Amino acid sequence: MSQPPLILASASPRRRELLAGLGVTFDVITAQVTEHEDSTTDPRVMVAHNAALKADWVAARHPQSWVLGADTTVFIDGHALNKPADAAEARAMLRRLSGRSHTVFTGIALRNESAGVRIDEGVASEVTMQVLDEAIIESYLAKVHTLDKAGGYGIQDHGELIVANYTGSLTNIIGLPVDETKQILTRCGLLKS
Ligand SMILES: Cc1cn([C@H]2C[C@H](O)[C@@H](COP(=O)(O)OP(=O)(O)OP(=O)(O)O)O2)c(=O)[nH]c1=O
Repeated sequence: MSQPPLILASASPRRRELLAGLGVTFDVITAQVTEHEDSTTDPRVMVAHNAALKADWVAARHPQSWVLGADTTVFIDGHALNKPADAAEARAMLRRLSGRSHTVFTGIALRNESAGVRIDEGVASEVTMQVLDEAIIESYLAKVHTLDKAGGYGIQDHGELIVANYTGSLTNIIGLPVDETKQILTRCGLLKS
């Protein structure tokens, strides 16, 4: 049996599910890279850079394959909130997000080394949080594993407890904007339109 031509360069189970939902077959290879996490860098630049790092790492080892990388971050007050290091940092992030709006950026990078294809795109969504008092924050953190999620929350995991509303792509917030990804894969002949 021949290998699927597409590789998802991500350890994220959410990205795997979202990509599978498009009906494309793919392998998963996690890129071993150090993400750029400077909280003051322009978030669009940062997610694009990190998505490209992940895709390039895998593409260099699989030059015949199509490789998709992605990176998601939460941006508020001129600062990026990446994955919290521990529960204290997750708590601090939720306090900062409380009662306010923030932007979630996801960068996606598609590569095919042998065909010389490099496609980079960034998508933004807005999320407004409910006012989060300490009791809500504690009960949310007790229910949801947040250390693997940018901003210390997952809109898909009991989001009703903390999110007031959002605009833009929901799947972009969860880690892979499916409409934009579908367009790119279709353009490259990896999906039928
Ligand atoms: C804001 C938000 C982020 N996230 C997740 C998406 C990403 O998996 C994660 C941000 O971390 P990333 O560094 O983008 O991705 P990752 O470490 O999970 O996987 P990899 O680097 O191997 O691709 O936060 C949610 O699941 N829900 C949310 O509401």
